Amino acid sequence: MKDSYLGKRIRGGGYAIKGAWILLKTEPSIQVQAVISIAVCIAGFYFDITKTEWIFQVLAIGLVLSTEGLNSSIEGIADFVHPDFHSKIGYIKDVAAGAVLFAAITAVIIACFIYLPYLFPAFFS
Ligand SMILES: Nc1ncnc2c1ncn2[C@@H]1O[C@H](COP(=O)(O)OP(=O)(O)OP(=O)(O)O)[C@@H](O)[C@H]1O
Repeated sequence: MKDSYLGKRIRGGGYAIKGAWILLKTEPSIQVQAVISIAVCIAGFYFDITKTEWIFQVLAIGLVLSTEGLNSSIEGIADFVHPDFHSKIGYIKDVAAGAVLFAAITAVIIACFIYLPYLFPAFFS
């Protein structure tokens, strides 16, 4: 079982859960995003958003947490392979952070589409 296809997949899932837990425990950027994610979920229940809005909200949360996690991983690799200052490392880290920014802007736009009509119904009726 240990080295079977299924056993390897289960072990891989265990490593992934361990990695997600490490991110939540040690990465301040992920912790901030996780708190924001919980806050928007509370807002979702409060405003009783539709099923479609929940789908977009969950996708936005997943997108931001995933890119933020990958960004942390790229930063970790960069610091490991080249701990000293190097313009290429700066470029790699900036580009990875830029990817997170794209995801965050997407999430903010989705949040505006979902919540502005609930917050300012007069403007959207
Ligand atoms: N080794 C390096 N060489 C060149 N520039 C770097 C290097 N390390 C960091 N930088 C520059 O500083 C920016 C911030 O780097 P980094 O994300 O590692 O620091 P930080 O914001 O303190 O991160 P964290 O708090 O998540 O460790 C990078 O986007 C990059 O522009």
